[in-house]
Amino acid sequence: MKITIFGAGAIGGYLAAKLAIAGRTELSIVARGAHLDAIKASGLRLIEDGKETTAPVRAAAKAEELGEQDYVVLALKAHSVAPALDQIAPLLGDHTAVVTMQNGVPWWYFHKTLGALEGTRLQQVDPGGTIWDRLGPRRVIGSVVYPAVEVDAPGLIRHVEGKRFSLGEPSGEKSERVTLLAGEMVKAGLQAPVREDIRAEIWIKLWGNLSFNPISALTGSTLAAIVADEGTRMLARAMMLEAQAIGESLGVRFPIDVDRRIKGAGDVGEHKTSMLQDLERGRPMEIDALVGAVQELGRLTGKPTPAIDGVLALVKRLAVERGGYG
Ligand SMILES: NC(=O)C1=CN([C@@H]2O[C@H](COP(=O)(O)OP(=O)(O)OC[C@H]3O[C@@H](n4cnc5c(N)ncnc54)[C@H](OP(=O)(O)O)[C@@H]3O)[C@@H](O)[C@H]2O)C=CC1
Ligand SMILES: CC(C)(CO)C(=O)C(=O)O
Repeated sequence: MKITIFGAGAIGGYLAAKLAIAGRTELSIVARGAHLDAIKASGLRLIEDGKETTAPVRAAAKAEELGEQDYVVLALKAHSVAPALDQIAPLLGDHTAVVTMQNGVPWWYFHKTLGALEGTRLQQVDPGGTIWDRLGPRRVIGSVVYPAVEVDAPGLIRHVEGKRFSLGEPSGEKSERVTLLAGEMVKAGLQAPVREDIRAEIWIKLWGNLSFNPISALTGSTLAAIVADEGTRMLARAMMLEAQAIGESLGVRFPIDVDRRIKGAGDVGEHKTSMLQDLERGRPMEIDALVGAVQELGRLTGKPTPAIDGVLALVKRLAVERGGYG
């Protein structure tokens, strides 16, 4: 099985290291810059459970070096996918599946929904519909990524916690391609449940990301602090209820209520969201995929989003001022 992980940063690097150490697949990565140089020189290093391991991965600067794959895992930030389309193309044959590992609303959301919005291209995550047109949603295996991982230095990945990558076909089918991939991930020591309704799980993760992430970037607060403060907790709750109304109008069933989701986020503790971490490191924030796309879904479904609109306007302004608008 030929797998290439395109964008082997924190999440892609972790998955690549686990699959490479298991040694059962023909595993490659496409990376760039000092990270690529370090991996080529010394292998991909992973710190997990206090132990460092070096994973033997084939690392390339250009996809042409690797050719057509059975699976391409896109482990880029959401705003990095469209600019990378030309570089991804050489990896794609007729049969190649593409696994999308971005947080937020996925660009393929309206593929195989069979609803009134079937085929809609979401401009916030896929401006002009170019990802849809060039990658093609028929290739897609969706995912929800739970591990917390960081890149500590070029070539060095540090796993913090979590091993679950939920997978699912947009159609909900338990296809051979998703089952085979999940099997390899499990043999590599990960959890890879195959979901019949991956969108419902996307919404549960998104619920936290669309509210806590921008509030944390705006305030510099951890998850625990946002939940402890009544004002920010109620703002997050208002955003989440707006999002729930949108999701439900699209047929999504939320298996837990908003207060349980808020409690879950608070229980994570003194953790800085990825958006706050990106802001502090001067990196582009995933505003469009995590927040802007939910506002767009609100417009498409005719659901009001006053709290989301306000927070989105503020965090975009912050990003423009800091030069970090992805
Ligand atoms: N990290 C985490 O704990 C979690 C992340 N996620 C989600 O996973 C996704 C990936 O995040 P994360 O792994 O943290 O991001 P990272 O920035 O760590 O990794 C992305 C990698 O892709 C590289 N890249 C970008 N464009 C290209 C290109 N054209 N060619 C080659 N390499 C490229 C980046 O390189 P460069 O650094 O040079 O830009 C970087 O190494 C995001 O949507 C995030 O929200 C979800 C759950 C947890
Ligand atoms: C920590 C958490 C769950 C915040 O919602 C997250 O996914 C992120 O930081 O992006």
